[in-house]
Amino acid sequence: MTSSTHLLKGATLPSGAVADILVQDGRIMSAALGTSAPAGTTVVDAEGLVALPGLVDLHTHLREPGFEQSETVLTGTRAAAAGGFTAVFAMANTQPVADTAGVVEQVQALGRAAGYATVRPIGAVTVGLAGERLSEIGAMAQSRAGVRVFSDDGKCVHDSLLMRRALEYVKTFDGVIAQHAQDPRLTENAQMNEGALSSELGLKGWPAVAEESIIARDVLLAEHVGARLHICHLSTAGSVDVVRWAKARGVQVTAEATPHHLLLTEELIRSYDARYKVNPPLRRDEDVQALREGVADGTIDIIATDHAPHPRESKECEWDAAAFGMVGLESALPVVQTALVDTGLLDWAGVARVLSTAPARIGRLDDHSHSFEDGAPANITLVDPAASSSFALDRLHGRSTNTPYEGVTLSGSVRWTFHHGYPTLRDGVLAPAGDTAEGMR
Ligand SMILES: NC(=O)N[C@@H](CC(=O)O)C(=O)O
Ligand SMILES: [Zn+2]
Ligand SMILES: [Zn+2]
Repeated sequence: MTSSTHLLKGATLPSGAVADILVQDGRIMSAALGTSAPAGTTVVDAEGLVALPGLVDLHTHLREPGFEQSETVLTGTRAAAAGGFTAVFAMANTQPVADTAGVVEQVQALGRAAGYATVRPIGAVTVGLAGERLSEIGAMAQSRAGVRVFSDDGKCVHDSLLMRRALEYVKTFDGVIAQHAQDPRLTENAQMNEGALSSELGLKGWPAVAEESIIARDVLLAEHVGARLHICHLSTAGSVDVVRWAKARGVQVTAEATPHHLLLTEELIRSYDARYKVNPPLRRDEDVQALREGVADGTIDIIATDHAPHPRESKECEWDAAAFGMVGLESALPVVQTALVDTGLLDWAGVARVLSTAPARIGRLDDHSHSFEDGAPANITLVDPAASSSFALDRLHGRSTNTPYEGVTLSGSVRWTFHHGYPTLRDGVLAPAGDTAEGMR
């Protein structure tokens, strides 16, 4: 391992200013033009590259413990580093479920041992994600993992009283409930967005109101309790409207959209290719447009990948039998550039906000830092915005390959990722395993 000194020469900061960024001992020593480098410094030619604060994913499925054939903490954080992420929040739907201090501490320790990114476990809201009893929220919050985000993701916390109690509980330590908003009764056996196309294809529909009605209920509960609420993967125009309304009322609600809901529509399902099967489902073009506008006007605070690895056999089967989910860590930045930057809806300062500073703030990732100020922890992602290529499977570094983007032309390419000063990705090449652990803190 070596946390040697790096000089990122001529990088463009999110503000548009050009800087030479000196990274030493895990920190940013200077980000001014004309910074001189001490002897032994590795100089990175960053001319034409955009320097972003290290990307933070508030919604990643790492699958360990229990589903290691799909992903492990090591393989998932390698995918994260390749995608420019320096921190990921690991969802709780593992086996066993992350509903105790023991499991969240285990996941965090696996992240430390792997060394590719900071891993912050998310705790389950209810025992076993069963939606019946609250899990040991306090013990997880007070554990070494210091959990601040709680979610039954994959399942909706449907019981209103449990949701109220969960909000009351996390309020006591400034935590947040991240809701997978999906009325289970309105979506029984649902397979795709409900509408003309689901009738045409003969697949059971998933109505927009199943998502919107839960969001409406939960923003009112959050207002009543005075607690923080986060809505996972918004997928409909109506959901954006409800969140916009709630924010105007002053409700402490934050919202996320995934890259795939910002680029893809249900039309892809005409192929019956289960790579396009995801929860919530791909929606209509009007929904994609509304989500993009929601990101542009700040109604949607963050973009999170919902990286959901599944083994080949769970995807290469009939639509009805296939698993829901897509991998997303390596494609996130290119999709965001393609859908939002190239279309003029977001500038790079906006990208830094939705993919780094805002998710870090929502998850209370206090030690991560996302500024280019002297002395800040050196979590930095260097992007080549001029790159454009057909997305190929060799860009994936996790254990599963269920991406919807194979063969799709996307712009932007992550070249370097620095995690606390340690280069986990070097000009597009991942640092060797085993090298990383000591390099990180
Ligand atoms: N998004 C998905 O389609 N699947 C997720 C669960 C979830 O995020 O709801 C998974 O764990 O596979
Ligand atoms: Zn979900
Ligand atoms: Zn998820």
